[in-house]
Amino acid sequence: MADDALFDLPTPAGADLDVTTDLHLTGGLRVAVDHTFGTAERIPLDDTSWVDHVHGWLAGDQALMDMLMAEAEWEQRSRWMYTREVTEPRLTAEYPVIAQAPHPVLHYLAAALTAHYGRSFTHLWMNWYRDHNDGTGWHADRPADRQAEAVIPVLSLGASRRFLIRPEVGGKSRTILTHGGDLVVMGGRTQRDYRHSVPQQKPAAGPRLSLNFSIDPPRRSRRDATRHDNGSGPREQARADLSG
Ligand SMILES: O=C(O)CCC(=O)C(=O)O
Ligand SMILES: [Fe+2]
Repeated sequence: MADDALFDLPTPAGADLDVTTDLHLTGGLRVAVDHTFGTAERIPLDDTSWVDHVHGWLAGDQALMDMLMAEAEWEQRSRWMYTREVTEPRLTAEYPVIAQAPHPVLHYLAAALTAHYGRSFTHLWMNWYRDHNDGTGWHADRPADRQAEAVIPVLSLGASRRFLIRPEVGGKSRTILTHGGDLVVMGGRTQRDYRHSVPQQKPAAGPRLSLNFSIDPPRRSRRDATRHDNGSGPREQARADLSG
Protein backbone atom coordinates (compact mmCIF):
# COMPACT_ATOMS: atom_id res chain seq x y z
CA MET A 1 0.00 0.00 0.00
CA ALA A 2 1.70 3.16 -1.18
CA ASP A 3 0.23 5.42 1.49
CA ASP A 4 0.82 3.07 4.37
CA ALA A 5 3.73 3.22 6.75
CA LEU A 6 4.67 -0.41 7.42
CA PHE A 7 5.64 -1.39 10.93
CA ASP A 8 6.96 -4.90 11.06
CA LEU A 9 9.98 -6.65 12.44
CA PRO A 10 10.50 -10.13 10.97
CA THR A 11 12.01 -11.62 14.14
CA PRO A 12 9.40 -13.50 16.17
CA ALA A 13 10.63 -14.32 19.65
CA GLY A 14 7.99 -16.93 20.37
CA ALA A 15 10.03 -19.79 18.94
CA ASP A 16 12.60 -19.33 21.73
CA LEU A 17 10.12 -19.49 24.61
CA ASP A 18 10.07 -22.51 26.85
CA VAL A 19 6.60 -24.01 26.51
CA THR A 20 7.12 -26.60 29.22
CA THR A 21 7.37 -24.38 32.29
CA ASP A 22 3.84 -22.98 32.24
CA LEU A 23 1.99 -26.21 31.35
CA HIS A 24 0.21 -26.32 34.71
CA LEU A 25 -1.24 -22.87 33.99
CA THR A 26 -2.18 -23.46 30.36
CA GLY A 27 -4.33 -26.53 30.97
CA GLY A 28 -1.62 -28.69 29.44
CA LEU A 29 -1.57 -26.75 26.17
CA ARG A 30 1.94 -26.31 24.80
CA VAL A 31 1.92 -22.52 24.68
CA ALA A 32 3.88 -19.83 26.54
CA VAL A 33 3.98 -16.06 26.57
CA ASP A 34 6.97 -13.77 26.96
CA HIS A 35 6.32 -12.31 30.41
CA THR A 36 9.10 -9.77 29.83
CA PHE A 37 7.44 -8.29 26.70
CA GLY A 38 11.02 -8.08 25.46
CA THR A 39 10.07 -7.69 21.79
CA ALA A 40 7.56 -4.88 22.37
CA GLU A 41 7.81 -2.09 19.82
CA ARG A 42 5.99 1.07 20.95
CA ILE A 43 4.48 2.94 18.01
CA PRO A 44 3.47 6.47 19.05
CA LEU A 45 0.50 7.60 16.95
CA ASP A 46 0.63 11.09 18.47
CA ASP A 47 1.29 12.61 21.91
CA THR A 48 -1.62 10.79 23.55
CA SER A 49 -2.20 7.62 21.52
CA TRP A 50 0.04 4.61 21.06
CA VAL A 51 0.17 1.03 19.84
CA ASP A 52 2.46 -1.70 21.17
CA HIS A 53 3.39 -4.41 18.68
CA VAL A 54 4.83 -7.30 20.68
CA HIS A 55 6.43 -9.57 18.11
CA GLY A 56 6.09 -13.29 18.79
CA TRP A 57 4.63 -12.74 22.27
CA LEU A 58 3.01 -16.18 22.27
CA ALA A 59 4.77 -19.43 21.37
CA GLY A 60 2.56 -22.28 20.18
CA ASP A 61 -0.16 -20.18 18.59
CA GLN A 62 -1.27 -23.07 16.36
CA ALA A 63 -2.01 -25.31 19.35
CA LEU A 64 -4.10 -22.57 20.94
CA MET A 65 -5.86 -21.88 17.66
CA ASP A 66 -6.72 -25.56 17.10
CA MET A 67 -8.14 -25.86 20.60
CA LEU A 68 -10.24 -22.67 20.36
CA MET A 69 -11.54 -23.51 16.88
CA ALA A 70 -12.72 -26.88 18.18
CA GLU A 71 -13.97 -25.91 21.62
CA ALA A 72 -15.18 -22.29 21.73
CA GLU A 73 -18.81 -21.54 20.93
CA TRP A 74 -18.54 -19.73 17.61
CA GLU A 75 -21.49 -17.88 16.20
CA GLN A 76 -22.32 -16.07 13.00
CA ARG A 77 -23.55 -12.60 13.90
CA SER A 78 -25.34 -10.06 11.77
CA ARG A 79 -25.79 -6.33 12.24
CA TRP A 80 -27.87 -3.47 10.95
CA MET A 81 -25.90 -1.27 8.57
CA TYR A 82 -28.04 1.82 8.00
CA THR A 83 -31.10 0.23 6.35
CA ARG A 84 -30.25 -3.44 5.89
CA GLU A 85 -29.08 -6.37 7.95
CA VAL A 86 -25.69 -7.71 6.90
CA THR A 87 -23.95 -10.92 7.88
CA GLU A 88 -20.62 -10.18 9.53
CA PRO A 89 -17.68 -11.50 7.47
CA ARG A 90 -16.22 -13.47 10.38
CA LEU A 91 -17.31 -15.71 13.25
CA THR A 92 -17.37 -14.52 16.85
CA ALA A 93 -17.09 -16.12 20.27
CA GLU A 94 -17.24 -14.15 23.47
CA TYR A 95 -16.41 -14.69 27.12
CA PRO A 96 -18.02 -11.77 28.95
CA VAL A 97 -16.21 -12.95 32.10
CA ILE A 98 -12.88 -14.61 31.31
CA ALA A 99 -12.76 -16.14 34.78
CA GLN A 100 -15.78 -18.24 33.79
CA ALA A 101 -14.25 -19.47 30.52
CA PRO A 102 -13.66 -23.24 30.60
CA HIS A 103 -10.15 -22.94 29.14
CA PRO A 104 -7.39 -22.26 31.72
CA VAL A 105 -5.12 -20.93 28.99
CA LEU A 106 -7.39 -17.89 28.60
CA HIS A 107 -6.95 -17.09 32.30
CA TYR A 108 -3.19 -17.48 31.81
CA LEU A 109 -3.17 -15.00 28.90
CA ALA A 110 -5.38 -12.47 30.71
CA ALA A 111 -3.22 -12.70 33.84
CA ALA A 112 -0.02 -12.05 31.85
CA LEU A 113 -1.59 -9.00 30.17
CA THR A 114 -2.98 -7.76 33.48
CA ALA A 115 0.43 -8.06 35.16
CA HIS A 116 2.15 -6.07 32.42
CA TYR A 117 -0.40 -3.34 31.70
CA GLY A 118 -1.59 -2.92 35.30
CA ARG A 119 -5.29 -3.21 34.61
CA SER A 120 -7.61 -6.11 35.05
CA PHE A 121 -8.57 -7.65 31.71
CA THR A 122 -11.78 -9.49 32.51
CA HIS A 123 -13.65 -9.55 29.20
CA LEU A 124 -12.69 -11.36 25.96
CA TRP A 125 -14.16 -11.47 22.50
CA MET A 126 -12.65 -13.52 19.70
CA ASN A 127 -12.88 -13.28 15.92
CA TRP A 128 -12.37 -16.14 13.48
CA TYR A 129 -11.37 -14.96 10.00
CA ARG A 130 -11.95 -18.09 7.93
CA ASP A 131 -9.88 -16.79 5.01
CA HIS A 132 -8.94 -13.59 3.18
CA ASN A 133 -12.61 -12.85 2.40
CA ASP A 134 -13.26 -12.28 6.11
CA GLY A 135 -12.35 -9.05 7.88
CA THR A 136 -13.56 -6.33 10.19
CA GLY A 137 -14.40 -2.80 8.99
CA TRP A 138 -13.25 0.52 10.41
CA HIS A 139 -14.42 0.93 13.99
CA ALA A 140 -13.46 1.80 17.55
CA ASP A 141 -14.09 -0.57 20.43
CA ARG A 142 -17.00 0.25 22.68
CA PRO A 143 -17.26 1.41 25.36
CA ALA A 144 -13.54 2.24 25.39
CA ASP A 145 -14.15 4.93 22.76
CA ARG A 146 -16.04 6.97 25.37
CA GLN A 147 -13.37 6.66 28.05
CA ALA A 148 -10.56 9.16 28.68
CA GLU A 149 -8.07 6.45 27.78
CA ALA A 150 -8.12 2.69 27.35
CA VAL A 151 -5.85 -0.29 26.76
CA ILE A 152 -7.12 -3.01 24.38
CA PRO A 153 -4.76 -5.96 23.73
CA VAL A 154 -5.39 -8.04 20.59
CA LEU A 155 -3.60 -11.40 20.23
CA SER A 156 -3.27 -12.87 16.72
CA LEU A 157 -3.22 -16.60 15.98
CA GLY A 158 -2.68 -18.30 12.63
CA ALA A 159 -2.40 -16.51 9.30
CA SER A 160 -0.65 -13.16 8.91
CA ARG A 161 -3.05 -10.28 8.23
CA ARG A 162 -2.89 -6.51 7.92
CA PHE A 163 -4.15 -4.52 10.92
CA LEU A 164 -4.82 -0.91 9.88
CA ILE A 165 -5.16 2.17 12.02
CA ARG A 166 -6.09 5.70 10.93
CA PRO A 167 -7.19 8.97 12.53
CA GLU A 168 -10.88 9.19 13.39
CA VAL A 169 -11.09 12.32 11.24
CA GLY A 170 -9.75 10.40 8.24
CA GLY A 171 -6.37 10.46 6.57
CA LYS A 172 -3.52 8.05 5.99
CA SER A 173 -3.66 4.64 7.56
CA ARG A 174 -0.73 2.79 9.08
CA THR A 175 -0.33 -0.92 8.53
CA ILE A 176 0.77 -3.32 11.22
CA LEU A 177 1.43 -6.77 9.81
CA THR A 178 0.29 -9.27 12.45
CA HIS A 179 1.77 -12.76 12.48
CA GLY A 180 0.49 -15.68 14.55
CA GLY A 181 1.62 -15.11 18.14
CA ASP A 182 1.90 -11.31 17.81
CA LEU A 183 0.20 -9.02 20.26
CA VAL A 184 -1.09 -5.59 19.19
CA VAL A 185 -2.11 -3.35 22.07
CA MET A 186 -3.98 -0.09 21.46
CA GLY A 187 -3.50 2.43 24.25
CA GLY A 188 -3.99 6.01 25.39
CA ARG A 189 -6.64 7.83 23.36
CA THR A 190 -6.43 5.43 20.40
CA GLN A 191 -10.07 4.32 20.75
CA ARG A 192 -11.28 7.94 20.85
CA ASP A 193 -9.06 9.50 18.22
CA TYR A 194 -8.42 6.60 15.80
CA ARG A 195 -10.26 3.80 14.03
CA HIS A 196 -8.89 0.33 13.27
CA SER A 197 -9.72 -2.46 10.84
CA VAL A 198 -8.59 -5.80 9.41
CA PRO A 199 -9.42 -5.47 5.71
CA GLN A 200 -10.68 -8.21 3.49
CA GLN A 201 -7.97 -8.83 0.90
CA LYS A 202 -7.33 -10.37 -2.50
CA PRO A 203 -4.20 -12.41 -1.65
CA ALA A 204 -5.23 -15.78 -0.27
CA ALA A 205 -4.89 -16.22 3.48
CA GLY A 206 -5.63 -19.14 5.75
CA PRO A 207 -7.61 -18.92 8.99
CA ARG A 208 -6.73 -16.38 11.65
CA LEU A 209 -8.14 -15.87 15.14
CA SER A 210 -7.88 -12.66 17.14
CA LEU A 211 -8.39 -12.51 20.89
CA ASN A 212 -9.51 -9.04 22.03
CA PHE A 213 -9.26 -8.22 25.75
CA SER A 214 -10.86 -5.38 27.70
CA ILE A 215 -11.46 -4.29 31.28
CA ASP A 216 -15.06 -3.41 30.62
CA PRO A 217 -18.04 -5.24 32.07
CA PRO A 218 -19.94 -7.63 29.83
CA ARG A 219 -22.28 -6.13 27.27
CA ARG A 220 -25.40 -7.73 25.94
CA SER A 221 -23.93 -8.59 22.56
CA ARG A 222 -21.00 -8.01 20.26
CA ARG A 223 -23.28 -5.64 18.33
CA ASP A 224 -23.01 -3.32 21.31
CA ALA A 225 -19.31 -3.83 21.69
CA THR A 226 -17.99 -2.10 18.58
CA ARG A 227 -18.76 0.97 16.60
CA HIS A 228 -18.60 0.23 12.90
CA ASP A 229 -18.78 2.15 9.67
CA ASN A 230 -18.55 0.81 6.15
CA GLY A 231 -14.90 1.73 5.80
CA SER A 232 -15.23 4.17 2.95
CA GLY A 233 -14.40 7.45 4.61
CA PRO A 234 -15.00 10.20 7.15
CA ARG A 235 -18.47 11.02 5.89
CA GLU A 236 -19.62 7.47 6.47
CA GLN A 237 -17.85 7.52 9.82
CA ALA A 238 -19.76 10.63 10.82
CA ARG A 239 -23.03 8.99 9.84
CA ALA A 240 -22.08 5.84 11.72
CA ASP A 241 -21.29 7.97 14.77
CA LEU A 242 -24.65 9.67 14.56
CA SER A 243 -26.49 6.39 14.20
CA GLY A 244 -24.45 4.82 17.01
O1 LIG B 1 -8.87 -9.07 14.48
C1 LIG B 1 -8.25 -8.09 14.85
O2 LIG B 1 -7.03 -8.01 14.79
C2 LIG B 1 -9.00 -6.90 15.41
C3 LIG B 1 -10.44 -7.17 15.67
C4 LIG B 1 -11.14 -5.99 16.25
O3 LIG B 1 -10.68 -4.88 16.17
C5 LIG B 1 -12.42 -6.16 16.96
O4 LIG B 1 -13.00 -7.25 16.93
O5 LIG B 1 -12.87 -5.20 17.60
FE1 LIG C 1 -11.63 -3.51 17.49
